[in-house]
Parts: sequence; C-alpha cells; structure tokens
Amino acid sequence: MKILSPEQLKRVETQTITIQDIELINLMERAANAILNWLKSKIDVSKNSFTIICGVGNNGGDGLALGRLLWEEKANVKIYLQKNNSYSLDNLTNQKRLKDLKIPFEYYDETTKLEIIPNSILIDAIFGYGLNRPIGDEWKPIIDQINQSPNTVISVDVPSGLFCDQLNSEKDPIVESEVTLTFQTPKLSLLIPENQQYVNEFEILDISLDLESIEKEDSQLGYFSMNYVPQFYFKRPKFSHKYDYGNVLVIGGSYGKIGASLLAAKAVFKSGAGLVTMYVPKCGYSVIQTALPEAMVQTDFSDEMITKFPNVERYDTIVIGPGMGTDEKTYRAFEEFLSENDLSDKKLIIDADGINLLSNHPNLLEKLPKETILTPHDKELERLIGSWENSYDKIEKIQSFVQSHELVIVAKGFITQTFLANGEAYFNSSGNPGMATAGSGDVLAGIIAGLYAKQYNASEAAIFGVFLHGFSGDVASQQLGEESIMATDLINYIPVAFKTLFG
Ligand SMILES: NC(=O)C1=CN([C@@H]2O[C@H](COP(=O)(O)OP(=O)(O)OC[C@H]3O[C@@H](n4cnc5c(N)ncnc54)[C@H](O)[C@@H]3O)[C@@H](O)[C@H]2O)[C@H](O)CC1
Ligand SMILES: [K+]
Repeated sequence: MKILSPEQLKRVETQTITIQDIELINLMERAANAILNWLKSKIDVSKNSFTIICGVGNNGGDGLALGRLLWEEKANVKIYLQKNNSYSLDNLTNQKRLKDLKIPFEYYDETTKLEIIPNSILIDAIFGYGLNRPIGDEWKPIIDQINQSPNTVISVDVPSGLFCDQLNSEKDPIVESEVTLTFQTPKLSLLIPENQQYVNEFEILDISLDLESIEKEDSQLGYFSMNYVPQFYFKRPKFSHKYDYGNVLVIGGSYGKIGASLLAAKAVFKSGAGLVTMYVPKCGYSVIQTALPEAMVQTDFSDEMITKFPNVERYDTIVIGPGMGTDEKTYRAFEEFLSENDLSDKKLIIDADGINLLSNHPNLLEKLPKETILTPHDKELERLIGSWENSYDKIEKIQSFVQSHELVIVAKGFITQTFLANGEAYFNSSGNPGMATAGSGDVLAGIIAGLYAKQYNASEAAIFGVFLHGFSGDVASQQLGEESIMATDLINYIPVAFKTLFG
C-alpha cells in the first residue's frame, strides 16, 4: 500500500470524485460511515457517549457528519465546532444537516472550557491532512484539555496538530490519541518513532478512493499489510525434492555465541529451505549435532572463532554473521572470502557481527553481490551509514546508501523498514513489543534466508520475511502473552503463521 503525501491524497480525492461521478460531500459521508462502522465493531454505540471536537475544514466536516450518524444511532453526543468566519464548503453542508435535524452543537474558541461528557469517547476532528503550518500556541489550551482528560481519544485521520510527512517541533500542541483512524492510506508520520506519544496505534479505514489513481502516484514509500500476503503464496509442487528449496549455509557462532547461529539455522529450516549446513568454530560441533540434527555441520580449525571461511561452491544462499564476533582473525577471513570468491550468483544475507565488520571496513561493501540483504538494528545501522538527525533524515540516508551500493537493508525496529536497492522503502505492519528479546534478529535473518533460498527474490524475501517474522511473534503472543516470548518461540510459531496466512 503506497504512502502518499497530502498533495497526492488531495489529487487522488479529486480524481476519485470525477471517476466515480460523486461529490466531495459523498466522500465525507463515506469517511464518517467508516468511522461509525469501526466504532460499532468495537462497542454498542447506542449505550455510549461521544464528545466530538471539530475544526473548520474537512476534518471537522468528518466530525460533524459522524456526530449526526451517532445521533441517529441514538448515542449520547456532544458536538463542538470551532468558532470562525470561514469554513470549508462541506463543513458548512454538514452544519446545515445538523441544523435541519435539530441536532445541537456548540461553538468553542481558545478560551472555552470544554464540557467533555464524563466517560465519553473523545473524537478529535480538528485538523487532518490539511495542516500546512504548525498550529499556534493559541491551540494549546484546547489541545491540553483533550490530552489531560481521562477519556479515550480517537483521532480522525491524523492526531490534530501532527504533520503528515514532516517533523513537528517539540513545542507544537498535538493531540495524544489512543487510536487514530486514518483513511485509505497510512500517513508517514503515523509510522515514525518520534510520534509514538501522539499515535499509540492506528487503523486504516477504506473509503474506496480510486485505486488506479493511487497507483499512478509516484511514491517510494509503502506499507506492507496483510492484504498483500496472498501474492506470496507458494505451493510446493508434488514432484519436488529438497534441492528445489535451496541449499543454505549459515556461517557464524563463536565461543559463547553458538546459540545465535543455531537460532538462525533453525529459522531457515522452518521457513521452508531444503538443506542447511552450518559453519562454526569447533566448540559448536556437538552442540549443533544435538540441538539441530537436521543440519550438517562443518567446523573451523579454531575452537573459539571463525578464522577461515569454507568453500561455498555448492551453496546458493549464505547467511553470515549471527554470533560470529568481530575478532581481527575473523575479519581477515571475511575479507579473504569476499575477495577470493566469485559471489555474483550467490544470495547473501549479512547480520549482526557481519554488518559490524563491514562498517569497520567499508571497502568490503563493494565486494558484496548485488542485492545482498543486510539486517541491522539501529546501532549497527549507525555504524554502517553514520548518524541521522531524525527518522525522516534516516529514511533519506538509507535510501541513498542502498542505491549507491545496490543493497537491500532491513532496518530493524518497532516498525521495521525494508529498503530495496532501488530506494523503495516498505514499513512493516506485523509484530509486537514481546519480540524485543535476545535472538529475535537471528531468527529474522534465518527466515529471510529460508525464503530467499526458495522462489522469492531478494526484495520479496526481505519484505515478506519481515512480515512473517512479526506475524509469528503475533501468533506467539496470542498463545503465550508478550512478556514470555523467546526467540525459540518465534521459530516454533512459524508453522502456525504460515498456516494462518495461507491455510
Ligand atoms: N481523501 C481523504 O482521505 C478524505 C479525507 N477527508 C477529510 O479531509 C481532511 C482534510 O481536510 P482539509 O479541509 O483539506 O484540511 P483540514 O481539515 O485538515 O484543515 C483545516 C483547515 O485548517 C487550515 N489550517 C491548516 N493549518 C493550520 C494551522 N496551523 N492553523 C490554523 N489553521 C490551519 C487549512 O487552511 C484547512 O483549510 C482529511 O484529513 C480527512 O479528515 C474528507 O472528508 C473525505 C476524503
Ligand atoms: K484529527
């Protein structure tokens, strides 16, 4: 799903109106109905109260229309409208509809003490994507009353005061919403960690904007959600053997960190690869033979670390890094491996210490095959590309890095972002805080490798691998709760995740 700017959304809106032969007021009614239906799916609206705070534009218009629909559903509703001498056309139409039905509303200005119905759901419909400058301090008293109220706050489209695609200043008054119900496409600001305090969680509501018009808009940013999963369905042909599903080599592990490579290798198997070989220092040999009898094991000469990389001729996919360490001997082995092998037809996934080695010796980056997948967390990423000022700057820096080096970067975080070699970035929608646990990243590298080894290309393996990893975490948390999830659970729930996604 594309992430669009306010200008693009406006264009799509205008085209939708022409193509569907409707008026903007009809879209506004759809938007209000979408919110009503969402509310009805959660609560009995007729037994609830709502305090709706509306602005002067179309976001306010959505709020007025919602007030009318809730009134018709026999909910207890109090509607506030900003006192002004200029309203959008459809805001005015909705004011008239309220008046025609004798549904009362009150005006407010910056001095008003809002009378929020106790225990009501507070609907924030002051500003939406039309915000074109920071809202001034005059808004502080109203926004403060909303944020300090004990009521549940639901924001329409965007928390009021929050820009859609640029950073706010810390001083800006912004509504802190419990849930943001955003229309049709996610707004970039909803996905940015700096805005956590305002966004908490969001849901995308379909208002049937014209999909072709959305497709025509140029955007390098996308949001990968459940709707896109079916295209990743893959059915194993009846007459197939293990070699059809990739031959994967996992290079990693060091004394005390054999577990990391083991987690990665298990995840490779669970995501469907045919054969897995592990290359570890000697101390890992019996551990792996016992813990993962399905894997073949080759060992380094060293007991404790990798000092020479193996011959990789027969493998098509190679994971490098989990638990490997950054000893100088390991680094030299890694450099020799990259310089002396023709890896152009190999699929490489580099994680953890493998990435740290690349950061210390950036000349090695040029030796990686095209579309090598790197899976850094923030610290590893910073070592690799340098620091960034904020999340928007981070996106731009990663985009230029992947384009200049022709790499794929999976930037891990609460909302993981996958950057393709052409600069496109996909924000992931699955996962939960329970997955912030040791070994989770090793599992992700393994899942991506397992998919890459099969029929998926680098971009697909990275984007879908990230989703599958998060989804396994979601299934695991439904069964176990977030608190107790361990990396091993993420692996154990991959089969349930596959089954839930593809039946
Ligand atoms: N396609 C859709 O998704 C649809 C969304 N709808 C809703 O419409 C709003 C966008 O409405 P718009 O009238 O363009 O803007 P706002 O209501 O967000 O802004 C109101 C108004 O305020 C002015 N303004 C901007 N910045 C400031 C400021 N800092 N201080 C004071 N005033 C400011 C600006 O000039 C605007 O006119 C969208 O979010 C949805 O909620 C449609 O209802 C259906 C289609
Ligand atoms: K809003």
